[in-house]
Formats: sequence, C-alpha cells, structure tokens
Amino acid sequence: METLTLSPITSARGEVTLPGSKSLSNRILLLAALAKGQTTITNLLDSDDVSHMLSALTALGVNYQLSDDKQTCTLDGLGGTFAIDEAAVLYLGNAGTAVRPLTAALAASSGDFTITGEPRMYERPIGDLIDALRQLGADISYQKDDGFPPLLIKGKPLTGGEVSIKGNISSQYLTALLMVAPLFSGDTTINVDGELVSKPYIDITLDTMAKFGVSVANNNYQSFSVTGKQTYQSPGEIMVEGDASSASYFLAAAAIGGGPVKVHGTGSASIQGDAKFAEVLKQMGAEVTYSDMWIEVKGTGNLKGVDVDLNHIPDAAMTIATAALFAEGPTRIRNIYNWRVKETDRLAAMATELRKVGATVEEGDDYIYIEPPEHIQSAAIDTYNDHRMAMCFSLASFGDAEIVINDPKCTSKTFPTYFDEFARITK
Ligand SMILES: O=C(O)C1=C[C@@H](OP(=O)(O)O)[C@@H](O)[C@H](O)C1
Ligand SMILES: C=C(OP(=O)(O)O)C(=O)O
Repeated sequence: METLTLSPITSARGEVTLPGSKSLSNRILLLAALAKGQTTITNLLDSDDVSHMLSALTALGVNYQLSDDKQTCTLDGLGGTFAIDEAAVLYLGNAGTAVRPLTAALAASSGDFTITGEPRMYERPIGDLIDALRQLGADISYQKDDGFPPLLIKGKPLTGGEVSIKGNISSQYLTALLMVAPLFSGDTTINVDGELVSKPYIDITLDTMAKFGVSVANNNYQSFSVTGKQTYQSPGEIMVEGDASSASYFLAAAAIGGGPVKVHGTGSASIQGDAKFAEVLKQMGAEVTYSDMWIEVKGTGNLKGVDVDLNHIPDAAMTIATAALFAEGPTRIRNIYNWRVKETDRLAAMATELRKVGATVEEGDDYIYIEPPEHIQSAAIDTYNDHRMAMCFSLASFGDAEIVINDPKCTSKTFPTYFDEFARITK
C-alpha cells in the first residue's frame, strides 16, 4: 500500500482555486443528458465520482466531448429519458451522486440496466429510494442483499402520482426522485416521511433543475409538487462552482496555521451548503471574510472547541473533527448518524484515528465528542478508502509529530491533486 509522510508544519498561507463541485458536476451532467439541446459545462470536476457518471452516460448512448484537462464538457442532450436496445451494466464505483440519481432516471427510461459498484457501495443503503420508485410502479430488483445495490432496473414510462419517501438516512434519495419527476407523464407529489437530513443538498438539486428550466413547488421540505410531461432545457453554457467541501481543509488549515488562506470558487453567493462551513470556524474563533465567490480565513491564535449540530453539512463536518485537535477545550459534533453509511463508517473511523494521534474520543450513535491531546502523537492514519479521512488527517500534521497517511490516492474520489495543493499552502 502506498503511504504519504507529512512532516510537521506550522503555518498555512496562500490562495487556492477550487476544483469543481462533485455534487454540482454530477447533477449537471445528468440533467444535461436528459435536456433538449447542447450544453457546455465548464469547471467540471475531474475525479473518480465524475468519471463514473461520464462512463455511464457513454454506455447510455449520450454523445459528449471532453477537453484535454477534462474540465470542459460539451454534451448533446437526449431531450428526454434514456433508451437502449441492449441491456447495459453500469459500474458506478462508490459514487452516491451517480448511483442514486441514475437509479431513478433509469427506472423511467427504456431498457434493462444493471447498476454495480465497489464493494462498499453494496453496503450503502438505497432501499428508501427503491421503495418510493416502486410505489410509482418502477420495476427494480435487488441482485444481492435487499435494500442495497447491485440493482437490476427494467425501465418503463412512469406516470407519477403521490409518493412518500424517507429522508432520515440520505437526502440523495429525494434528490433522485425530484430530478426524474418532471419526466413522468403525469404530475407528482412527493411527501417526505419524517426527518430530512442534509437539507442544503436539496437546494442544490432544486437550483440545478431551475437552471435547466424546471421549477418545483417546495412546501417547507415536507412535500414537493412537480409538474409532469416536461422536458429539461439546456441552459447553453453552465459553470460548475468550486467544491465547498474541498474548501474546508484549506480554510481549517488557515484557522489552525494562521493564514490568511483564500479559496476561490465558492462564497456567500454559493448554492452549496458547505460554504457555511466557515461559520463553524468563526464560532471556533477564526476570522472569516466572504465575497460572492471567495472565502478567506485567518487564524487568531485562539481556536476553541464547539458543541454543534452539523446535520446540514455532513461532509465538511468531518473537517471540524480534525480541526478540534488544535482547539482549546472539547468539541462535540451532533446529529451526524449518516456518517455511518458513507464511504466508510465515518463515526467509527474518525474515532479510531483521532485516538491514534492522542485525542480522547467518545463515539456516540449519532455524535462524536473529542478532547484534544496535549501533544499530537505521531501515527499512521488508516483512511478506509475514504477520501475525506485522508484529507481531514492532513491537518493533524500541524502538531509537532510526523503523520503518515495510508493510501493517500483515495482522494481521487473527489480531489486527486489534494495533497499537492495542501503542500503548496503549508510549511
Ligand atoms: O446530494 C449530494 O450531492 C450529496 C449529499 C450528501 O449525502 P447525504 O444526503 O447522504 O447525507 C453528501 O454527504 C454527499 O457527499 C453529496
Ligand atoms: C458522502 C460522500 O459521497 P457520496 O456522494 O458517494 O455519498 C462524500 O463525498 O463525502
């Protein structure tokens, strides 16, 4: 296994141009494929999750051209759902933003489709989405364990109607249903059953749909009304915002290592919920300045622990867990049960690795409590094929000890060049 040794660092300073947002890249690619007209997408993310979506679109008969740097994509929309003659097998790695939305889109398309992925994808639940699609008449069967991929989808036109969906495990199920609903032949009312987690991702979905000409009536995130028999319309050209979750590591580095660090590509005008991550750093004592599309953080030399509900920013929340190593006093991150069903069981993984560097940690069912150590201990950090574990633990090198990151290339899921950028702004 490859490893990366990070020598102790003391400061972070500089500017970072963020790669495109994963959440936006995969939503825009799918809607561009379903839309009428040609779309040119700029600042597309070049990473594993996006290349899985692109290969799926190729297998589904979508024509597109990618620039040499893979950041510009010109795509000819189908003007409706997918239609293939021969059964297709789509390998989607561990990309939730490909698996969930494509499952819904294919259920309403023509053809037989099998969705496969990495072993971890077969442990990530999808039953709540399948239950909802089945209420609408979709023909989807589990190929291994009930409630999990791989899936066999026998696509057919769907008529819409009233449907309820659970939102307490992943917002991606609701996102998937919302994106396909305009293509049903009739109108649809989606009722969210119980709590809805990761709410700001629904705003990303609705905003992206609106850019492709479809509006949805949102009744306080409890129910959504979508008119059927619509066609997404290409906006012509569309730029992907910088990834706000990827920004979190650089901004936290500034809060710990003094800064200033400015990230370009997300800011106060951003549609991504993770742009609010900087507010947590502010609460911890950092100085934060925003413009529409950049964020700058300076450390004040006085970072304090916080007790926060971060259900709205589950990905960036992981960065607070490692930033907490450098705060005065303990930090508690609450309402993050669904960390357990992401790239790995992130509550267990985070607790184990934080303990390795010397923190005292309590792992709750849906929270993590972290008491920072007096001194960070040198450790080899296991990353569990989880890009965010690798990126978060780069921050541990602000202690006075060497940190080894096992399998650093797992950042390729969303940020292949992460460690180069981190090295560039730290010393
Ligand atoms: O819709 C999206 O783009 C995402 C939603 C979130 O997942 P959950 O809704 O499962 O929390 C987030 O963790 C994931 O990285 C991306
Ligand atoms: C949870 C994540 O990914 P996915 O889109 O696969 O759910 C993530 O990127 O942290």
